[in-house]
Amino acid sequence: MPVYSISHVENVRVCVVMVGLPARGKSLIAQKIVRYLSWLSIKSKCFNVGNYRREIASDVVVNAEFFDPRNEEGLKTRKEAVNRAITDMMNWFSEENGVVGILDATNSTKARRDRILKLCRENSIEPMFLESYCDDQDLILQNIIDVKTTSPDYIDTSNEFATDDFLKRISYYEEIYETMDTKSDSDLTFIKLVNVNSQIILNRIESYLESRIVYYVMNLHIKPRCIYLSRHGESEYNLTGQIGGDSNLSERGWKYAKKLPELVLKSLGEENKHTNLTVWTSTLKRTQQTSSFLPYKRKLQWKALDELDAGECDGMTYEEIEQNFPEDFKARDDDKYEYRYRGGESYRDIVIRLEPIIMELERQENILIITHQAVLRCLYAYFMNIPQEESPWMSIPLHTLIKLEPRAYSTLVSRMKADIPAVSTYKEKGTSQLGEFASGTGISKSRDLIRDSELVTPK
Ligand SMILES: Nc1ncnc2c1ncn2[C@@H]1O[C@H](COP(=O)(O)OP(=O)(O)OP(=O)(O)O)[C@@H](O)[C@H]1O
Repeated sequence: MPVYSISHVENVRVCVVMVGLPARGKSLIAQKIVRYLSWLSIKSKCFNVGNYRREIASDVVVNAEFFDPRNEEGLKTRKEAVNRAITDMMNWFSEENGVVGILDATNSTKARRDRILKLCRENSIEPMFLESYCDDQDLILQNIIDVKTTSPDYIDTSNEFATDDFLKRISYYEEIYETMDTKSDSDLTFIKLVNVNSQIILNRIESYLESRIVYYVMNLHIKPRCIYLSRHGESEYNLTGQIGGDSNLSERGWKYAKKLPELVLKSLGEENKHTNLTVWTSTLKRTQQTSSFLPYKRKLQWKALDELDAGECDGMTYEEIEQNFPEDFKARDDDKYEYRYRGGESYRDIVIRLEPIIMELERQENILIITHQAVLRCLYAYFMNIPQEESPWMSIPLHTLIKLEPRAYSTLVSRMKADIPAVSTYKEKGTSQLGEFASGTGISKSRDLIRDSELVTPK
């Protein structure tokens, strides 16, 4: 039976038109929406007009004067950049069956927005405007320091020059900027974020897909934080090579549980050692046992964090599955993301049940999640934008703490190994044997994804 995701339920295509002055987080929001929707299998793409402009005018020195509305040469180049971005986006909708296209530009005048509106309507694409309005001067300055001073526009300049020049660029845009409001734009679908999310104005949000985007965007915040991920300690089932079940930790698993508080403290570092983490576990014994020595008061159990349900294969080893259900064994290797165990789940099923977890993670600050291999792969795939065909094959070793630090356009990853031996539960494609080198093929690219992150050695 086909498994449907939102994009198949409705035959809707949405163009999200970003609106806002420079340094208001438009690109960050646009990229996050694309990552979130792609993780949910909704085909999405961002078209950043700044990148087109840099391509067209690669030999032009771009300083604030380039953005003066009276600079005809600058205007011409910027117009061409917008035109190219819009053309590529429209082609992507029609030729590649795109579902959500995001036009990432300032789109600061009503006339510009009307033009895009018309084009969308002519092509049966729903236009949805997403404005980030911000008049908090401290935040704007901080944004400039955080991301604009390192922009490709300011490669050979000092931070002071870049900051002053960018402020001047903003002032040119301010001369022509027309914000959106519920009176003059009453017939448009739009969401307006005021000073991040201290106020949110919604107008004519109609389709399900639009409301999903709105709900996601409403939950975003930009406070610095870190997210820790760990598998449970080695379990008794891990020792026997059985999957699923609700077994206890092995002796080595308990050692990891006892060492985990120390690992977390080391990873937080001296200056953040008093950071209060909230611990999330699944409802299964092995994750709760792993969390039992952590000194944090808030510990929550989530059913959604339970391991992939292997249905009729629960409690079997991979060898037993290969013997008893050879066709299923092969089908799973052929398409691990989509394969659903008899009476159990697929990776896609996990992603669907993890969606509320992702939403809550976006809302929260510092969290430590102790869960299971398949669930961790899906969570990691969301933060690191790992494609579906690779994520189920990632190696996530036992007794290793992973730290994620979301940044403006990326997520920093570091790993800390506990130095407590554990079996490998990794199964390579085409074999029922467990272990990193089971098939003798060496380390595959997808398997390497987490290994590539920085390894921090506990001192
Ligand atoms: N809703 C928001 N309001 C204000 N700032 C935000 C918001 N969301 C994210 N930010 C911050 O904005 C910065 C990222 O700026 P970004 O490059 O995305 O801005 P932009 O509006 O796309 O700028 P430009 O028009 O120059 O491309 C980050 O420092 C981020 O923390």
